[in-house]
Amino acid sequence: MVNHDIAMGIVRVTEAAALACSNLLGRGDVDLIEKAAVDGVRHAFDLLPIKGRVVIGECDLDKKPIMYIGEKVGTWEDGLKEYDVAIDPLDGSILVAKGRPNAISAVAVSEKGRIFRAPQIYMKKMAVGPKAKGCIDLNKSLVENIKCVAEALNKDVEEVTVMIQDRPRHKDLIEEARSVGARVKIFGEGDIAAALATAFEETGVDMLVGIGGAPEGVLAAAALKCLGGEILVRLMPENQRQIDMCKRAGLLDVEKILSQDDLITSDDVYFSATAITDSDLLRGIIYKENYATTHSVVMRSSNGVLRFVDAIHKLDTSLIKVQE
Ligand SMILES: O=P(O)(O)OC[C@H]1O[C@](O)(COP(=O)(O)O)[C@@H](O)[C@@H]1O
Repeated sequence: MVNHDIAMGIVRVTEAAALACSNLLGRGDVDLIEKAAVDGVRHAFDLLPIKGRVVIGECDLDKKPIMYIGEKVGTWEDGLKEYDVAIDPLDGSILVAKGRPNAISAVAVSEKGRIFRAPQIYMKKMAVGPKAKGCIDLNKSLVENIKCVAEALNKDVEEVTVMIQDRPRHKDLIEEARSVGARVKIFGEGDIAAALATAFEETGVDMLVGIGGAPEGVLAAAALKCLGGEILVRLMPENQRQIDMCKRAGLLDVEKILSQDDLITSDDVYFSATAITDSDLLRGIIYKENYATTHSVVMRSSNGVLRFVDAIHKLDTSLIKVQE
């Protein structure tokens, strides 16, 4: 398979996940919605000629066998190259259950052994777009970081927009950002979409800060690596079991600050995201008569190509199975 086909192949994967679960928009059943997204992903991966292995997925095999870590995806024909696959079929399942904005499906693919196998624990994150790369520091306060980002972007501090997830654990961060007069966008779920937005000036988003899922952090790292942005993270194990999980993933110093280059150690990574509901960067799925229009972004770090892909899917002939 030629490499540009991987980019188009993974767009089909995120489109399939997004379409499969958006049909259940607002139905309130998170489990059913997640299952639909996973089914969509699996169906599309069955057509992708790679030897893929899930390294970031829904869970470990022993918990719930859906898109489990270690699962083989792709056609696995002889002669194909092996790849690591990081996948979040649906980032923001509650959002889809409630019909709210910011839900996306995201996939990253890189060479075998090059994607950090992040355990399902929390991670402290700070992300910025290309112009502010190099000026953030997880050891500094948020106020100091906002000031540096403002300088890098040639903005006043009051013009910097910071995305922070609406969680009690972020109360101090929100107060800090407000104390210097920065604009704060508080979002409910979906920090991959929030991280992605920092790399596109037209979104008006400059920074993402907070504590979120480690797997989502790895997917955001893949996107920001392609886009020339930066994400700094520190894993936040809460007990010995979680410390051991980090060590098993190869992170011996769990306090270490990691960047997109530690989370994705190859210079060749692909990333695709398809919006289910509207986000800062991408419009959600639009249904009209017997058609659905999806909006995606797909990119590859090594060739620096980014594509926005709008696709119209005729629903009764689509390969995508839509959950009833
Ligand atoms: O909901 P928590 O436990 O605060 O975790 C934060 C994480 O949850 C999300 O908002 C949504 O993740 P799910 O779709 O897996 O529920 C992520 O984007 C974020 O990293």
